Amino acid sequence: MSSTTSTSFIKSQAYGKARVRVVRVVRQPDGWQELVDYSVRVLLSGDQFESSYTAGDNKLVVATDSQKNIVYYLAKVLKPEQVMVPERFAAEIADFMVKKYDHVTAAHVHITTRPWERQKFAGRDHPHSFVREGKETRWTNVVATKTNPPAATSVKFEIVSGLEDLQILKTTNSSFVDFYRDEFATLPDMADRIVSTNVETKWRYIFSSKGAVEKANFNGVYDGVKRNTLDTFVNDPRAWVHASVQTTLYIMADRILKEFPEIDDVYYALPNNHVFPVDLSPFGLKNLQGDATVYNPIRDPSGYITGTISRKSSAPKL
Ligand SMILES: O=c1[nH]c(=O)c2[nH]c(=O)[nH]c2[nH]1
Repeated sequence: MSSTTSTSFIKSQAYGKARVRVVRVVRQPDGWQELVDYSVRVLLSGDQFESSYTAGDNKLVVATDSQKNIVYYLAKVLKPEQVMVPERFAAEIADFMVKKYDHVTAAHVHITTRPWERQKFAGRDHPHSFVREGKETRWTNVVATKTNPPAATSVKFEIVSGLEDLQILKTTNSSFVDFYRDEFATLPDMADRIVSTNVETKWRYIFSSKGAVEKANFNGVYDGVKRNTLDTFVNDPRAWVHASVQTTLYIMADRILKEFPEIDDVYYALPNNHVFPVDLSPFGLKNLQGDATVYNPIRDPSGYITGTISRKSSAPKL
């Protein structure tokens, strides 16, 4: 039911706390320590919050401050394996919210994590010191929804995980030829070129219960998505033969869907960060096509190639 005034009604609403910064450390008795560094956003939704928007009624409003406190409380009381994987922690927070509050019908938890790499000295992993490399950002978004509200006996979880800003470049084995030619086509065929992108990708799972979430190998899928992305870009000959960012995108996603049956679909956005050879012919120097060694990386504009690739039959429900 939607609250109405004479002209308006609430189409959707969700509220909560964003950018809750949490670092959780796990300390082993032998001195080995692990750490995760998260930024968490929690949003709650349910029809009974409508009067807080339309009638100034706060009676059922769980303060965003309380939501922030719950994030820290759970970071402390949960077991390491429930916190140290972002999807698991997000699912725990979302599950807690829908079970604790009858009037919450769905909880949306988004976690962004920037990985700290363990430092190495003389080839040995240091037990408790870390360095932040210029790595990609990992994130997840978990929506826990009661299937029979207000009872929390049955809760389904839709999890979309992703990575962004994985910057990659190769100096050969990419081409772009035989494209549509008309009066606007000024780009020459490029039989060999530098190709450079900042990979953004996300993939989707659906779980019918929290037990299924607990069995999933989120870190394994994350590592596999990254491995297939890099390996396709560098090593998959199909990405050189058909040689466009579009083809590379499709092969990346297709490989991921083949390897991970638990994923329903994969989205990529691959900016084509152009790095063009400089025309040095005014100076009597050959620097185009096969002679190119000096390039101008163009900041703006970039190409921007996107696609969502889905499996023909949907993934087995978990
Ligand atoms: O891989 C590419 N795909 C395109 O669609 C395109 N368009 C363009 O100018 N360069 C490229 N490269």
